[in-house]
Amino acid sequence: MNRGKFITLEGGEGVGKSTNLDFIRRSLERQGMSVVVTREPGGTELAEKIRQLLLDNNTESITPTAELLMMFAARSQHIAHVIEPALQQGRWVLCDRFTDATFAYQGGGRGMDLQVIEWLERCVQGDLRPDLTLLLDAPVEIGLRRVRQRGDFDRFEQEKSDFFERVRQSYLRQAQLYPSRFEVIDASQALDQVQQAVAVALSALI
Ligand SMILES: Nc1ncnc2c1ncn2[C@@H]1O[C@H](COP(=O)(O)OP(=O)(O)OP(=O)(O)O)[C@@H](O)[C@H]1O
Ligand SMILES: Cc1cn([C@H]2C[C@H](O)[C@@H](COP(=O)(O)O)O2)c(=O)[nH]c1=O
Repeated sequence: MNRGKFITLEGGEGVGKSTNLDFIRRSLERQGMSVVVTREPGGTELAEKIRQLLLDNNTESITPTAELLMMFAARSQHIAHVIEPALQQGRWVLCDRFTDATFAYQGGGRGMDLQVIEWLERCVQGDLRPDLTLLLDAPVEIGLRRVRQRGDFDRFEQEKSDFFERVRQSYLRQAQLYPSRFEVIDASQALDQVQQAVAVALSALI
């Protein structure tokens, strides 16, 4: 049994990750892949509980260190119970955010030490890295405008624009560091153009 492929979808708030997730799943299934769609933080019962704690904006203030460790605690559960078993069964895993989000949000956004994040990445993931990361990139104000039309904001969405600007620049830095697995897609385009670019990126992996 060939090992499945691990695809992650990344980007700031409102860039269109959820919208494109379903498009990607359908494209892969049309080509005969068995696909597991999942998300971070989350993806298992316990990790979804951690997600609720992280996104709740009516909780006590969460320190950046606690936030970072909660992301990796959820990730450890997710890898052990969902991602790794699926890949071993030859299934393709399509994940809405993964560790690049930690470099972007906790590293860039919160200013946590990148070497500490790298250490946690090695500790929690071993050699596991995505085969392909689609980074949907758009100016911060475009994504925030889309999200804010939705109404209520979670604990991250209520951050200020300069936080999201740092997140965006950190994502772009990750893409420069790992060009062989990243595809940066201009998410400010119309949806059909975004999806054409996504399809081209997927065809290279298939
Ligand atoms: N290319 C696009 N052009 C215009 N609107 C779009 C585009 N892509 C997505 N949208 C719209 O923007 C809104 C946010 O999209 P979506 O929920 O997919 O983003 P997201 O990245 O998953 O958001 P979040 O950061 O909350 O996870 C939705 O209303 C969606 O229909
Ligand atoms: C994996 C991961 C996520 N986050 C943040 C980014 C988002 O604001 C929320 C998740 O909600 P969404 O529906 O996916 O937009 O969590 C983070 O800060 N660090 C991470 O590692």
